[in-house]
Amino acid sequence: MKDLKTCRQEIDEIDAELIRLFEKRMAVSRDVVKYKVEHGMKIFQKEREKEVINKNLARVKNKGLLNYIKNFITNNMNISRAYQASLMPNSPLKIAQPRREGIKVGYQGVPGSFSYQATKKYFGEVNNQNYERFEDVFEALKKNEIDYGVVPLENSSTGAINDNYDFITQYEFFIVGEQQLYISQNLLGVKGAKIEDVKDVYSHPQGLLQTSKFLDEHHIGKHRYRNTAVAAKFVAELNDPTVGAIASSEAAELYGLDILAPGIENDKSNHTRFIVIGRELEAPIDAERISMAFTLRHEVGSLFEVMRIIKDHFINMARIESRPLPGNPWEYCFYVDIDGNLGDYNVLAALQELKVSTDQFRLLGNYERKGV
Ligand SMILES: O=C(O)C(=O)C[C@]1(C(=O)O)C=C[C@@H](O)C=C1
Repeated sequence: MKDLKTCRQEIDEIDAELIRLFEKRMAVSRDVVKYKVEHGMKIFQKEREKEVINKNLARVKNKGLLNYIKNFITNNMNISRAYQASLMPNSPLKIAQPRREGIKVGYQGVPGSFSYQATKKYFGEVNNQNYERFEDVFEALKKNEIDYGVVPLENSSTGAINDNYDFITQYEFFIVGEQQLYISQNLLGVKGAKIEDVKDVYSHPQGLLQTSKFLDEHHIGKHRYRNTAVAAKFVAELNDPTVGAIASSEAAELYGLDILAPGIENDKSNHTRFIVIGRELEAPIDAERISMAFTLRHEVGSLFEVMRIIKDHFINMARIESRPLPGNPWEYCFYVDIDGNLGDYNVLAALQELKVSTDQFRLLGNYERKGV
């Protein structure tokens, strides 16, 4: 049996040879970039990669090594693609200036709703327009009826608002801002009513979900309504002491209701993240969060590769969400948030590599986070 020292000497010699060949391979890969830029070719060449893998697997003598060698060749090409991405001339991003003067902002719901509060918190006193459905806000932005829209994207206790994730992709808009809001839910009733009088409440399903403990303890029946503030309006019109609403204190004031029980949410750290959407990419100097969306090839390690790129550029990944791709069963669109600014060198390099390593890549925005 060979001793360890001899084995290690042999490995050192082989590694020296591998490094020499690897450098040679990377030099050719660099030449390929020039060709690709001149001929408008994509870095990732699926068919060529298949060909390289098959050609090399056919050369393997020890069939027990097939999987390892497939891995080795695939990794070589991953590294080669990352190198090519780093050499690509930076495609200049079209970045628009944030606008605050003479603008109109759209939100879903009625005055007093949480989206309305988020709009006011983010923009201050601003010309605003409410819409019935989330999609109406997206449509209004598309038709230039409004300059920005405000929609909820995620609640800290009940999770993502999936429709809005899908709409961002569908309408190809950008995220230009984020406003977090502490969501405090209240039991509202008609003037003079007491908690014991209330037998039924109306609210948005999220409002009912977020106050389920209080409602169950008080044996109050839950009824779904389009929106928390619209529910408050409905209850005020009904003028029945046995019927209440779960909504904000603003809604109570707006529709002349009493707050029968304040702060009845199950989770006292109940926050909602609202996003501000726009037609153009904006990247203010103090933007600290980047959102992106991409699809991946169904290949071993494709999501791992995305995470590796983010980690290798010393970037914190703040969030990942996946949504099914309509019309493509079992295929997904991934939404990833990272910390950083489009002016940071490591961020730009990582984005270049991510574009190459994913299938359909879209930068969704670089924005400031308020209320965090
Ligand atoms: O053949 C090419 O087009 C290359 O860029 C080379 C290479 C490789 O490293 O082998 C790299 C990326 C492509 O996806 C395919 C192959």
